[in-house]
Amino acid sequence: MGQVFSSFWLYWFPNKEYKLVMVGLDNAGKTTALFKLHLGEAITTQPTIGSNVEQVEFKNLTFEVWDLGGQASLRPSWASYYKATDAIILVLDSTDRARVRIAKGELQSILGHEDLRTIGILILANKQDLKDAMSVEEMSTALALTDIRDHPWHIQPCCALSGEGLFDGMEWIAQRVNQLRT
Ligand SMILES: Nc1nc2c(ncn2[C@@H]2O[C@H](COP(=O)(O)OP(=O)(O)OP(=O)(O)O)[C@@H](O)[C@H]2O)c(=O)[nH]1
Ligand SMILES: [Mg+2]
Repeated sequence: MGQVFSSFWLYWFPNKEYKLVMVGLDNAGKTTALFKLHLGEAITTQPTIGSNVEQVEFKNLTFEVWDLGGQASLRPSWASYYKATDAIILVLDSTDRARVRIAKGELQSILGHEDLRTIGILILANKQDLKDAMSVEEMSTALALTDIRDHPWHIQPCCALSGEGLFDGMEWIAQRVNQLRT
């Protein structure tokens, strides 16, 4: 009986792959986070030129996760990945006080992009293992997160090298995706 039900379920609701796009300034830790989620391991990275894409399975959900290069010359191309995106992951180096304003500007562009209307935004406050990391409260203030009205958002402290906090962030995305399905 269970098998009949699951065949019926799969027929009507084939396993959808949800698209996530990971952006953020260069050196934020996007590629490290992607491979930690995909392989469970921290890899040695090089600055990304273009993009990486990998599948991530989480809680019976399948995600296609795009990791885009964050260097200044590559940022204008981020928008070409936005169509049909289910959520954005904005990765920040929590020690990068000098560029938090630039990161805020990129966040404003994301919030204003027409392909991302109402899309949820997960902000990963990465590199929390480093002692000069900004707290989540400092980063929320610097990015004016509480002024965001038209997008669900969540800020998650994490360390992409150890993986700490990454799956908590995925949990928020999984909840969003499940809410949209029901
Ligand atoms: N201490 C610490 N270092 C990290 C963490 N995450 C990433 N790094 C390091 O930060 C550097 C940059 O990481 P990447 O993952 O390549 O950064 P990226 O955001 O993909 O950079 P681009 O591809 O240039 O946009 C690497 O030396 C990583 O090992 C973290 O949580 N803690
Ligand atoms: Mg990279």
